[in-house]
Amino acid sequence: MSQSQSHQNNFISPPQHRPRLALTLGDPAGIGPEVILKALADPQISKNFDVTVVGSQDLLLENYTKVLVSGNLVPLANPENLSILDVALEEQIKSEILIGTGNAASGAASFAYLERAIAHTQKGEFDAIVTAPIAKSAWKAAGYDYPGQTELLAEKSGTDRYGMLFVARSPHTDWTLRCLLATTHIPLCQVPEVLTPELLTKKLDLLVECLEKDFGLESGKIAIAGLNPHSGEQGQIGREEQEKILPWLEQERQKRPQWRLDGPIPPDTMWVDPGKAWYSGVDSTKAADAYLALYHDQGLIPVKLMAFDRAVNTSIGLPFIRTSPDHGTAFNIAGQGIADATSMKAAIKLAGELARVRVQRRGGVMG
Ligand SMILES: NC(=O)C1=CN([C@@H]2O[C@H](COP(=O)(O)OP(=O)(O)OC[C@H]3O[C@@H](n4cnc5c(N)ncnc54)[C@H](O)[C@@H]3O)[C@@H](O)[C@H]2O)C=CC1
Ligand SMILES: NCC(=O)COP(=O)(O)O
Repeated sequence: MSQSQSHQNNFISPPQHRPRLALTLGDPAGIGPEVILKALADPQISKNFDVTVVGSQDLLLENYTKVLVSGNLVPLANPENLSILDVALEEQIKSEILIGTGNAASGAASFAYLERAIAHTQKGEFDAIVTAPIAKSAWKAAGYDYPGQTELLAEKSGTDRYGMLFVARSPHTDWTLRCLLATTHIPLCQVPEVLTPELLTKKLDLLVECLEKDFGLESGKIAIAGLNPHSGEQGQIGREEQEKILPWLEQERQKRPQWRLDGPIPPDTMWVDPGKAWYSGVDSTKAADAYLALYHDQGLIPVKLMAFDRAVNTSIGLPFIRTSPDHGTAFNIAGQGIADATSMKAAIKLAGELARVRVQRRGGVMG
């Protein structure tokens, strides 16, 4: 059977199909293709999920060959055996793609893959999108000015209500870390201004909806970070906590009594309890069900310290499921056979689990 035939067959799904996942190749010059080939060699993934790679078949093959001869010791899926939705690219663009270097051509390619995956998902052909990493700078060089993939996904979905949630299950204790970023890809100096009570409410609403619907929690604890050192030390080191966050939190507590909202927690110590829950399980009841970080690095430094190899970037609020590994394109190691695919595997598994939960909530069953 040809690749395109095998892809088309995915669309005639039996009533109880396995989760159908569109897996975008990401930037073809980065480690996306390699972590995809490593993840799809895992029988737990090939058995449980119906995965279609959305990208360029020949670029995937080129990456496969390069990784094979690199001395890589980890099993790799052979692209010949995968279902691939081959996205046509101009020859000129293809010829300029160089593994290890992000540029306008690799940005144009990764943008086209994501657009294509979204279009097919919106037609109902996939239950979820899993994206390999792209480089925002390569998108910009190609003429696409987006802060990241999340914003393109939101724009194509016609929504401005979405959030970036990181989810990771501890390999030491099985505890689940969830961290939503209130703001994402903006300069640090803009954070205090962007962080309005309206924005915080939008993000908290999304987080609670997601905990209830996707993770089955009806109540629990959410920890909300302060912005300034020591949460402002009662206004002595910044006034955002006193003037904005505390009054906002008071209102939110009235609105949702089933959720305990702790905050604003001094940002340095907020991560002590989740750290213990992650590594040892000691006092894990003190850890929250989810954390709301006010800016990118406030959340992602601790998340990546604990879970760089396995955290999953999950877009919440979209009409479909989207997950992604937490790492980037890692051009510095692309094609060398040393990229770790654990986070990609976790992203695929979480997308599949979330798809099953959504079908169950509608009274259905997924295989
Ligand atoms: N989901 C996405 O599309 C994401 C994209 N990015 C983009 O990636 C590009 C590079 O970003 P960086 O900040 O350098 O982060 P990065 O995650 O690509 O790399 C940081 C360091 O971690 C290493 N690394 C990353 N993933 C690895 C893996 N799976 N196995 C082994 N080592 C790994 C890299 O070699 C590098 O030393 C940027 O353009 C950024 O915008 C960054 C994060 C997420
Ligand atoms: N730091 C997270 C990140 O860069 C992912 O962005 P996106 O491309 O998923 O929007």
